[in-house]
Amino acid sequence: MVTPGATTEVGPAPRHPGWRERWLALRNRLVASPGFQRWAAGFPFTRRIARRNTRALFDLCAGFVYAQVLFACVRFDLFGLLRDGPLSPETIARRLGLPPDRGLTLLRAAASLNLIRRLPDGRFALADLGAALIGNPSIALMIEHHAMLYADLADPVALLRGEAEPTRLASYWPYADGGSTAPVDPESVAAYSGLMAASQALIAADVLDALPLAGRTCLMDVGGGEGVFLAHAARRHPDLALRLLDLPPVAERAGTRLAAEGLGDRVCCLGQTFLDGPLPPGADVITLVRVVHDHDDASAMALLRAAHAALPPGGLLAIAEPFAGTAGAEPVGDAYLGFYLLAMGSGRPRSARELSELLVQAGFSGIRERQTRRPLLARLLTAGR
Ligand SMILES: CC(C)=CCC/C(C)=C/CC/C(C)=C/C=C/C(C)=C/C=C/C=C(C)/C=C/C=C(C)/C=C/C=C(C)/C=C/CC(C)(C)O
Ligand SMILES: C[S@@+](CC[C@H](N)C(=O)[O-])C[C@H]1O[C@@H](n2cnc3c(N)ncnc32)[C@H](O)[C@@H]1O
Repeated sequence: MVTPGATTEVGPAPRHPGWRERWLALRNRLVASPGFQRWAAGFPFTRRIARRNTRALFDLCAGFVYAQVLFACVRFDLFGLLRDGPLSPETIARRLGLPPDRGLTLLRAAASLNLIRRLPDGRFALADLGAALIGNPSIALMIEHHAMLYADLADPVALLRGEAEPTRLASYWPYADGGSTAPVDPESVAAYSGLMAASQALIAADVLDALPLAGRTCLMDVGGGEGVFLAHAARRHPDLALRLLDLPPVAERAGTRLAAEGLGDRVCCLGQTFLDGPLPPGADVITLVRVVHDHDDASAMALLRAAHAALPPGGLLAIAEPFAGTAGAEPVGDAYLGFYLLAMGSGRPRSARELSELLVQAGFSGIRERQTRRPLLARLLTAGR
């Protein structure tokens, strides 16, 4: 249960003001000292912590290299190649069109990152992470998409100072706040909507597992993209009326996709913006899946207020997206999504508490977090009208 406004992120005041700060300063001086670092790396009781910290810092330094190894594996379709079973390094290098020594460099790097593994006979096979990628082709699309993000992050200081514009991501997501007000052109819509439609496979089932829809009659998915989330909902809830609302060119693509899936009669697609004017009434559930984090507070609030006005008393609003401050996945919301949205030029990742506060301000009550299977990918808050 998330109780808006009832908790604070700052812990209780220390019992001895000043004592904690003095201890932290001493600790930081010690940890910063190369002599202490060397001693701690050898002393039996601190050795493990010292090695763990050395490794953690090294991984942060090398993160881009690891990501590029993954990118090369995806570009070469290495995991697809190993799908049917292990292969020798020579065969793999030949199939990838690489000289044997460079092929081996890639294979060793991928094995060190647990994407593939080397068998005792010298052949290489898929490991858990490589196999998981095969089962989720949209992750490979995201990895390819990251080329754009990393180009925007080439000078993160300039990006933070607002001196790096225009960014590639701002043009890729033309609806971003501060972006063009011209109608979104069909070509850019096709690019981002396709990426979203593919990656919806990672979250739709998790969100629907957690979303209480019993007794509801009509669900409207606002910012519903090409309708993949609604297609999942349609199959699970045969009696639920379904509506999708998105910008006109996206709603049109949704109509075409849903018709091709035989769901043309189940889902009504509405092409309009959710930022100017009211949302159509009639739905007793509104879902916002990966929508609120795209928008700055003023636009997010306008959207939540519009959802509140469109719902009947007793209606339910659901927000599903990655949150800031997710336990065990803090860098996903705060570092990855934070910098992604910074490059996009719009929105921010919000914690459950920040979203709850926005929901209360917009007039909602009974705010609850519903547990999802993989909170790293999407968490779910519901709120009552
Ligand atoms: C006995 C056996 C067989 C095994 C025992 C061991 C065991 C249990 C192994 C587990 C194997 C397993 C099931 C692994 C599963 C792994 C999975 C499902 C991994 C999933 C990974 C998902 C990833 C990496 C997702 C990445 C998503 C990204 C990068 C999303 C980016 C989203 C963006 C950019 C969205 C943009 C939209 C905007 C603009 C923010 O609104
Ligand atoms: C990140 S995508 C998420 C799409 C889909 N809900 C999903 O999770 O796959 C955000 C969606 O919001 C839509 N959107 C953005 N601004 C909008 C606006 N002002 N009015 C209507 N839809 C908008 C975009 O066109 C896009 O389809």
